[in-house]
Amino acid sequence: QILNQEQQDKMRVVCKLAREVLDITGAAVKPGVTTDELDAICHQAIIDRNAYPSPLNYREFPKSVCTSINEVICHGIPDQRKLVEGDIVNIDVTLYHDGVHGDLNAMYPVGKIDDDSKKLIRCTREALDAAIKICKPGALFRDIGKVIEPIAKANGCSVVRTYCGHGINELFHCAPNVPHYARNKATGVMKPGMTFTIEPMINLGSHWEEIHWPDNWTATTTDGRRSAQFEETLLITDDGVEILTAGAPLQLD
Ligand SMILES: CCc1ccsc1-c1ccc(O)c(O)c1
Ligand SMILES: [Mn+2]
Ligand SMILES: [Mn+2]
Ligand SMILES: [Mn+2]
Repeated sequence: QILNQEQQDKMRVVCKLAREVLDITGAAVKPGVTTDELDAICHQAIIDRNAYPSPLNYREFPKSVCTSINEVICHGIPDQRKLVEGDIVNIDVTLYHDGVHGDLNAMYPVGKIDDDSKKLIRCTREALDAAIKICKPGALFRDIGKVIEPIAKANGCSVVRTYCGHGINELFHCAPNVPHYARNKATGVMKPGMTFTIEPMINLGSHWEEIHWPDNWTATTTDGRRSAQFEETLLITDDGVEILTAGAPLQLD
Protein backbone atom coordinates (compact mmCIF):
# COMPACT_ATOMS: atom_id res chain seq x y z
CA GLN A 1 0.00 0.00 0.00
CA ILE A 2 1.22 3.52 -0.81
CA LEU A 3 0.55 5.90 2.11
CA ASN A 4 -0.35 9.53 1.48
CA GLN A 5 1.43 12.32 3.40
CA GLU A 6 -1.13 12.34 6.22
CA GLN A 7 -0.79 8.57 6.71
CA GLN A 8 3.02 8.83 6.55
CA ASP A 9 2.94 11.45 9.30
CA LYS A 10 0.77 9.15 11.44
CA MET A 11 3.37 6.40 10.91
CA ARG A 12 6.15 8.79 11.98
CA VAL A 13 4.27 9.53 15.21
CA VAL A 14 3.41 5.93 16.18
CA CYS A 15 6.94 4.75 15.37
CA LYS A 16 8.49 7.51 17.49
CA LEU A 17 6.19 6.50 20.36
CA ALA A 18 7.12 2.84 19.84
CA ARG A 19 10.83 3.72 20.04
CA GLU A 20 10.24 5.63 23.30
CA VAL A 21 8.45 2.59 24.74
CA LEU A 22 11.21 0.17 23.68
CA ASP A 23 13.89 2.42 25.21
CA ILE A 24 11.93 2.67 28.49
CA THR A 25 11.42 -1.10 28.64
CA GLY A 26 15.02 -1.86 27.67
CA ALA A 27 16.28 0.47 30.41
CA ALA A 28 14.61 -1.81 32.96
CA VAL A 29 16.66 -4.86 31.88
CA LYS A 30 18.96 -6.03 34.70
CA PRO A 31 19.72 -9.25 36.58
CA GLY A 32 16.73 -10.32 38.70
CA VAL A 33 13.97 -8.56 36.76
CA THR A 34 11.25 -10.86 35.36
CA THR A 35 9.90 -10.63 31.85
CA ASP A 36 6.43 -10.13 33.39
CA GLU A 37 7.81 -6.98 35.04
CA LEU A 38 9.11 -5.83 31.65
CA ASP A 39 5.65 -6.50 30.19
CA ALA A 40 4.02 -4.34 32.88
CA ILE A 41 6.51 -1.49 32.33
CA CYS A 42 6.00 -1.70 28.57
CA HIS A 43 2.20 -1.87 28.84
CA GLN A 44 2.08 1.17 31.12
CA ALA A 45 4.38 3.20 28.84
CA ILE A 46 2.08 2.38 25.91
CA ILE A 47 -1.08 3.39 27.81
CA ASP A 48 0.66 6.59 28.95
CA ARG A 49 1.04 7.46 25.24
CA ASN A 50 -2.63 6.89 24.49
CA ALA A 51 -1.73 3.86 22.40
CA TYR A 52 -2.60 0.15 22.39
CA PRO A 53 -0.10 -2.77 22.60
CA SER A 54 -0.66 -4.50 19.23
CA PRO A 55 0.49 -7.98 20.39
CA LEU A 56 -2.10 -8.18 23.21
CA ASN A 57 -4.75 -10.65 22.02
CA TYR A 58 -3.34 -10.54 18.48
CA ARG A 59 -3.98 -14.11 17.35
CA GLU A 60 -4.63 -14.82 21.05
CA PHE A 61 -1.10 -13.74 22.12
CA PRO A 62 -1.55 -13.26 25.89
CA LYS A 63 0.79 -10.32 26.69
CA SER A 64 1.66 -6.79 25.51
CA VAL A 65 5.24 -7.43 24.36
CA CYS A 66 7.43 -10.33 23.17
CA THR A 67 10.48 -11.11 25.33
CA SER A 68 12.82 -13.70 23.77
CA ILE A 69 15.75 -14.87 25.89
CA ASN A 70 18.93 -16.57 24.59
CA GLU A 71 17.98 -19.61 22.44
CA VAL A 72 14.44 -18.27 22.00
CA ILE A 73 14.31 -16.95 18.44
CA CYS A 74 11.10 -14.87 18.72
CA HIS A 75 7.61 -14.57 20.18
CA GLY A 76 8.72 -15.36 23.73
CA ILE A 77 5.86 -14.84 26.20
CA PRO A 78 6.59 -12.71 29.31
CA ASP A 79 6.41 -14.79 32.51
CA GLN A 80 7.92 -15.10 36.00
CA ARG A 81 11.34 -16.03 34.61
CA LYS A 82 14.04 -13.81 36.10
CA LEU A 83 16.77 -12.48 33.80
CA VAL A 84 20.24 -13.50 34.95
CA GLU A 85 23.74 -12.05 34.34
CA GLY A 86 24.97 -13.29 30.96
CA ASP A 87 21.53 -13.59 29.34
CA ILE A 88 20.66 -11.77 26.13
CA VAL A 89 17.03 -10.74 25.65
CA ASN A 90 15.08 -9.39 22.68
CA ILE A 91 12.23 -7.01 23.44
CA ASP A 92 9.76 -6.66 20.57
CA VAL A 93 7.32 -3.73 20.85
CA THR A 94 4.41 -2.85 18.59
CA LEU A 95 2.08 0.09 19.24
CA TYR A 96 -1.28 0.91 17.68
CA HIS A 97 -2.04 4.67 17.74
CA ASP A 98 -4.30 6.92 15.64
CA GLY A 99 -5.15 4.07 13.28
CA VAL A 100 -1.66 2.79 12.48
CA HIS A 101 0.97 0.36 13.91
CA GLY A 102 4.67 0.89 14.66
CA ASP A 103 6.87 -2.19 15.20
CA LEU A 104 10.50 -2.51 16.37
CA ASN A 105 12.75 -4.70 18.48
CA ALA A 106 16.28 -4.80 19.83
CA MET A 107 18.69 -6.92 21.87
CA TYR A 108 19.65 -6.19 25.48
CA PRO A 109 22.56 -7.81 27.33
CA VAL A 110 21.92 -8.66 31.00
CA GLY A 111 25.08 -7.47 32.70
CA LYS A 112 28.27 -8.95 31.23
CA ILE A 113 27.80 -11.34 28.27
CA ASP A 114 30.22 -13.73 26.53
CA ASP A 115 32.11 -12.96 23.32
CA ASP A 116 29.97 -15.26 21.13
CA SER A 117 26.85 -13.37 22.24
CA LYS A 118 28.53 -10.03 21.48
CA LYS A 119 29.53 -11.30 18.01
CA LEU A 120 25.97 -12.55 17.39
CA ILE A 121 24.36 -9.27 18.46
CA ARG A 122 26.83 -7.14 16.51
CA CYS A 123 26.46 -9.13 13.28
CA THR A 124 22.64 -9.09 13.51
CA ARG A 125 22.65 -5.29 13.87
CA GLU A 126 25.23 -5.00 11.05
CA ALA A 127 23.07 -7.17 8.77
CA LEU A 128 19.95 -5.08 9.41
CA ASP A 129 21.84 -1.81 8.85
CA ALA A 130 23.28 -3.14 5.57
CA ALA A 131 19.81 -4.20 4.41
CA ILE A 132 18.34 -0.79 5.24
CA LYS A 133 21.08 0.85 3.16
CA ILE A 134 19.81 -0.75 -0.06
CA CYS A 135 16.23 0.43 0.51
CA LYS A 136 15.09 3.09 -1.96
CA PRO A 137 12.52 3.48 -4.76
CA GLY A 138 13.07 0.72 -7.35
CA ALA A 139 14.92 -1.66 -5.02
CA LEU A 140 13.56 -5.23 -4.99
CA PHE A 141 12.28 -6.81 -1.77
CA ARG A 142 13.97 -10.07 -2.77
CA ASP A 143 17.40 -8.39 -2.55
CA ILE A 144 17.14 -7.78 1.23
CA GLY A 145 18.06 -11.40 1.98
CA LYS A 146 20.98 -11.23 -0.46
CA VAL A 147 22.53 -8.59 1.79
CA ILE A 148 21.75 -10.19 5.16
CA GLU A 149 22.76 -13.84 4.64
CA PRO A 150 26.42 -13.29 3.66
CA ILE A 151 26.97 -11.14 6.76
CA ALA A 152 25.50 -13.87 8.98
CA LYS A 153 27.60 -16.59 7.31
CA ALA A 154 30.77 -14.52 7.52
CA ASN A 155 30.26 -14.56 11.30
CA GLY A 156 29.57 -18.30 11.60
CA CYS A 157 25.86 -17.66 11.94
CA SER A 158 22.70 -18.64 10.03
CA VAL A 159 19.46 -16.90 9.04
CA VAL A 160 16.05 -18.04 10.34
CA ARG A 161 13.75 -18.63 7.36
CA THR A 162 10.24 -18.95 8.78
CA TYR A 163 9.64 -15.42 10.01
CA CYS A 164 9.91 -12.48 7.62
CA GLY A 165 9.65 -8.71 7.61
CA HIS A 166 6.23 -7.40 6.62
CA GLY A 167 4.20 -4.49 5.41
CA ILE A 168 2.80 -2.43 8.31
CA ASN A 169 0.36 0.50 8.32
CA GLU A 170 -3.31 0.30 9.34
CA LEU A 171 -2.60 -3.42 9.56
CA PHE A 172 0.01 -5.00 11.85
CA HIS A 173 0.94 -7.40 9.05
CA CYS A 174 0.30 -7.05 5.34
CA ALA A 175 2.17 -7.25 2.03
CA PRO A 176 5.04 -7.17 1.20
CA ASN A 177 6.64 -10.29 2.69
CA VAL A 178 10.35 -9.61 3.28
CA PRO A 179 12.50 -12.77 3.68
CA HIS A 180 15.87 -12.35 5.40
CA TYR A 181 17.68 -15.17 3.54
CA ALA A 182 19.25 -15.17 0.08
CA ARG A 183 17.79 -16.67 -3.11
CA ASN A 184 14.19 -16.08 -2.03
CA LYS A 185 11.04 -15.70 -4.10
CA ALA A 186 9.83 -12.38 -2.66
CA THR A 187 8.01 -10.22 -5.18
CA GLY A 188 7.59 -6.47 -5.42
CA VAL A 189 9.52 -3.26 -5.88
CA MET A 190 10.00 -0.58 -3.24
CA LYS A 191 8.05 2.62 -3.93
CA PRO A 192 7.80 5.98 -2.10
CA GLY A 193 5.08 5.84 0.55
CA MET A 194 5.54 2.13 1.39
CA THR A 195 6.09 1.21 5.06
CA PHE A 196 7.43 -2.18 6.10
CA THR A 197 9.71 -3.87 8.63
CA ILE A 198 13.00 -5.69 8.24
CA GLU A 199 13.56 -7.94 11.27
CA PRO A 200 16.32 -10.55 10.76
CA MET A 201 16.61 -13.40 13.26
CA ILE A 202 20.15 -14.82 13.22
CA ASN A 203 21.35 -17.97 15.00
CA LEU A 204 24.86 -18.73 16.27
CA GLY A 205 26.12 -21.66 14.20
CA SER A 206 24.65 -23.34 11.11
CA HIS A 207 21.26 -24.49 12.44
CA TRP A 208 18.72 -22.04 11.06
CA GLU A 209 15.64 -24.23 11.84
CA GLU A 210 13.33 -23.54 14.78
CA ILE A 211 11.38 -25.60 17.30
CA HIS A 212 7.85 -24.51 18.25
CA TRP A 213 6.93 -24.90 21.92
CA PRO A 214 3.50 -26.27 22.96
CA ASP A 215 2.55 -22.75 24.16
CA ASN A 216 1.85 -22.13 20.45
CA TRP A 217 4.22 -19.21 20.41
CA THR A 218 7.76 -19.63 21.60
CA ALA A 219 10.21 -20.56 18.86
CA THR A 220 13.71 -21.76 19.83
CA THR A 221 16.84 -22.93 18.06
CA THR A 222 17.20 -26.69 17.51
CA ASP A 223 20.67 -26.88 19.07
CA GLY A 224 20.16 -24.62 22.09
CA ARG A 225 22.63 -22.04 20.79
CA ARG A 226 21.59 -18.38 20.99
CA SER A 227 19.60 -16.30 18.50
CA ALA A 228 19.41 -12.52 18.07
CA GLN A 229 17.07 -10.16 16.27
CA PHE A 230 16.73 -6.44 15.48
CA GLU A 231 13.73 -4.80 13.81
CA GLU A 232 12.94 -1.36 12.42
CA THR A 233 9.88 0.05 10.64
CA LEU A 234 10.94 1.80 7.42
CA LEU A 235 9.34 4.33 5.05
CA ILE A 236 10.50 4.52 1.43
CA THR A 237 10.87 8.18 0.46
CA ASP A 238 11.43 9.83 -2.94
CA ASP A 239 15.20 9.81 -2.43
CA GLY A 240 15.75 6.75 -0.22
CA VAL A 241 14.56 5.41 3.11
CA GLU A 242 13.54 6.82 6.50
CA ILE A 243 13.99 4.66 9.63
CA LEU A 244 10.76 5.65 11.39
CA THR A 245 11.71 3.74 14.58
CA ALA A 246 15.36 4.96 14.62
CA GLY A 247 17.15 4.94 17.97
CA ALA A 248 20.65 5.29 19.41
CA PRO A 249 23.46 3.20 17.85
CA LEU A 250 24.14 -0.24 19.41
CA GLN A 251 26.53 -0.04 22.35
CA LEU A 252 28.02 -3.24 23.79
CA ASP A 253 30.82 -2.67 26.27
C1 LIG B 1 3.07 -11.27 19.47
C2 LIG B 1 2.64 -10.68 18.19
C3 LIG B 1 2.67 -11.72 17.16
C4 LIG B 1 1.71 -12.76 17.10
C5 LIG B 1 1.86 -13.57 16.00
S1 LIG B 1 3.22 -13.00 15.09
C6 LIG B 1 3.59 -11.73 16.15
C7 LIG B 1 4.67 -10.83 15.90
C8 LIG B 1 5.55 -10.44 16.90
C9 LIG B 1 6.56 -9.52 16.61
C10 LIG B 1 6.71 -9.01 15.33
O1 LIG B 1 7.68 -8.12 14.97
C11 LIG B 1 5.85 -9.41 14.36
O2 LIG B 1 6.01 -8.87 13.15
C12 LIG B 1 4.83 -10.32 14.64
MN1 LIG C 1 17.08 -15.11 21.43
MN1 LIG D 1 8.19 -6.66 16.11
MN1 LIG E 1 7.35 -7.26 12.90
